[in-house]
Amino acid sequence: MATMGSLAFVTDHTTIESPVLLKNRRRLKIPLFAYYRPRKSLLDTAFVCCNTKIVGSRRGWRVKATGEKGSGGDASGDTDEALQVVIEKSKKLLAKQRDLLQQIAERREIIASINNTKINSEKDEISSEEEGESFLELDSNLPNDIYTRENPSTSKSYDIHTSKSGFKSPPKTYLDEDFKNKTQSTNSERATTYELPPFVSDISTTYKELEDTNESPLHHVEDVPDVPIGDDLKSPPLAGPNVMNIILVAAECAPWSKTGGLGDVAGALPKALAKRGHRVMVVAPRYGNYAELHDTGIRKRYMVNGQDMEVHYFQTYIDGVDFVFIENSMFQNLGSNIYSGNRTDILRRMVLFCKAAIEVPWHVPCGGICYGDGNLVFIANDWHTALLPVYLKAYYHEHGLMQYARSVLVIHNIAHQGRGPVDDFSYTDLPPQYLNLFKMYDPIGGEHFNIFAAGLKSAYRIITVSHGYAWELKTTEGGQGLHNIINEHDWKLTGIVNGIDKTEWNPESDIHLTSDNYTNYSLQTLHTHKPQCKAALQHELGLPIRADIPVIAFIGRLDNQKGVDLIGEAIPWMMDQDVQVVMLGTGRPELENMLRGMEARYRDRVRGWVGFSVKMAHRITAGADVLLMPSRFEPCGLNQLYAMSYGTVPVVHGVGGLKDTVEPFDPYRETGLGWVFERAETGRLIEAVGNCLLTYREYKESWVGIQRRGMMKDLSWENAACQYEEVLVAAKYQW
Ligand SMILES: Nc1ncnc2c1ncn2[C@@H]1O[C@H](COP(=O)(O)OP(=O)(O)O[C@H]2O[C@H](CO)[C@@H](O)[C@H](O)[C@H]2O)[C@@H](O)[C@H]1O
Repeated sequence: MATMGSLAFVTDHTTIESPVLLKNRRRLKIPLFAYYRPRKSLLDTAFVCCNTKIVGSRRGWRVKATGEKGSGGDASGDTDEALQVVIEKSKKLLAKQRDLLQQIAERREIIASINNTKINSEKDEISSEEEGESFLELDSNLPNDIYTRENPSTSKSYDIHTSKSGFKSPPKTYLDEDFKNKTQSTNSERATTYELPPFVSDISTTYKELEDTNESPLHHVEDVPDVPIGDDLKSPPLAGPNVMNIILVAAECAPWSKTGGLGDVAGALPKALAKRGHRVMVVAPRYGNYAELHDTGIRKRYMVNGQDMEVHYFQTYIDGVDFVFIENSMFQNLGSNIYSGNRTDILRRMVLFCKAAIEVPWHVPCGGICYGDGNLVFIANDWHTALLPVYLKAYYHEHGLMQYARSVLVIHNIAHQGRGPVDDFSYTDLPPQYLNLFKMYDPIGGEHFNIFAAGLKSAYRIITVSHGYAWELKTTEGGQGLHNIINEHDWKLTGIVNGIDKTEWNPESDIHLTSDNYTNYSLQTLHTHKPQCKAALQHELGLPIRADIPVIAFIGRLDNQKGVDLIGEAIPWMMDQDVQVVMLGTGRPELENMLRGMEARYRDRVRGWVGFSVKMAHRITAGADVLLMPSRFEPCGLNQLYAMSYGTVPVVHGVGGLKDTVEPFDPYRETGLGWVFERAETGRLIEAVGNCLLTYREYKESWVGIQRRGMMKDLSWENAACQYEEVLVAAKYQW
């Protein structure tokens, strides 16, 4: 084996010594490099440093050629040259190694200082409790290396490298103006004697209430006497140094509450963010008695329109995400109709929800430790939670509180804006100078109050759920009255296409396909098992069981947005095409009646299921051949993504996220994922469905190609989560 080829076999003569590393390795009985796992390439380089001795000294590292040969080595004339190359590589390696050691040292220092603070903090707690005052705030310098935890409801042990020392107990005060210029670790020292603003909840009560329930918010934390660096330190997070605390706040969250795509996103995106190493929480209202939750015992009171209201916080931990639910009688008993009630009912609910959600990182210990506000980004969603960015600024930042917390607002649908008469402003309990944020004028509504407008202006960043929709939002038609604001804030707008939750929506493991003759399927079994699902669907819906007849489906809210009326107009034409049509949806009464009418008229070929059934949505997606989405606008659209991953071919109006995600089928190049028509008109829909049916019937190979490409497309949340992270980081560093 010649020269550099010999690199493959020598590790025997490589010694990497660092006094710190070796000492710790011996003490903790861990192998070299287990402290922090560098990338594989780095390790490879480390172990191929043949004939090289790397020696750590007080002054640093040295690389020394030993001149020894590895077993089987070959002393050719190239040795010097090879040695030089190796030395250069070793130098690079050592530089990286030094960085790692530096990180270890820093981490140790942090943890040591936390342990010290813990002692001081406990002393402070005792003294402030004596004065009848306590204040919970997470030290913003707490490390974020909480890579793994167990569900607090099932276990009380946590693999975290921090302790309850993260809490400080300054008096009921808020921080002075100088705050911005100081490091967060000095915040408590700099606390002054100002009174808390009246709208901020009485933080001092948290401990007392927990004492009443004999429960400490820290009861899950095991004391960590020694710094647990070593084997139990997991691989570094994908997010690297960007790891942060993220709290997604939404009016609905699947599987507990869902009326549409917002619920899906709130249930899935956080899991993908958590996988990247962030500490992630979802906060949603508790509309029902959800089985998985436990009562944290935390109670808080907030004023809403002059009424004092108490909220209870419930919590669970699933798939790496903390889910916190806020309970109040206003949320309870809404059943599945979570947006029911009149305008001011909903407004009052959302005011309370946003007020209670924003303080969750202060009050609700998840896994024993509150998130704190030091390294925190809130993700608010749609108008329901668009008050959160406003409150964050008005209630907290302006009073020196939560100075490092940021908010990002996601637009899932601009059509719903939280509009009302200007007098509605009084419900927000904001100082009068904030009215201008909400005041809007348009030719239809005249002067009015608009929550989405205020949220867009106040958020540090704005995300919407596709690139196409990001563009449309800036147009008069797409922005639905908010286009000027969106244009003004264009610099903070990013389009990120939604993903799909592969644990929920995966034909290989879909739990709704395991009974009633449905079956799971994959690319390999597409040709046999998907037809079985089709037959099961036809059977379940009482339609003739025919393999050769195309089943065309629609699933969604029955709303003007979704273009369901276009399907209604196209139905007579479709009935001449020998197809079966299956529609599932709820919404506008006239459209629900349209579904019922179509079924009554074409009983042997049409099913119009009026209702909300997650199980049927899955089964239809699996059993149908074609999915129609003639939406007039569609910010992203999830059903076409689900359809493609189930080998069901979408026919969509080329708008917003539909245009971004469904590449039109090109019969010449055999590329594309479905059919895309240019205008939301019945004629265009008919033309696209006609071409689709022709391919289905006459060009079977092309059809299977479309199905397979859809199933193979990476539609997972991982990619989107990575893009979210970039936006969250941008928000975090924005003042
Ligand atoms: N009757 C029914 N029974 C069972 N399930 C039903 C149902 N009606 C709808 N669903 C389900 O609700 C979800 C709807 O998601 P969409 O993204 O298509 O629409 P929606 O307009 O609600 O969401 C908004 O937010 C999402 C998320 O960002 C954007 O994708 C979208 O463009 C935007 O309009 C899907 O999971 C669908 O299966």
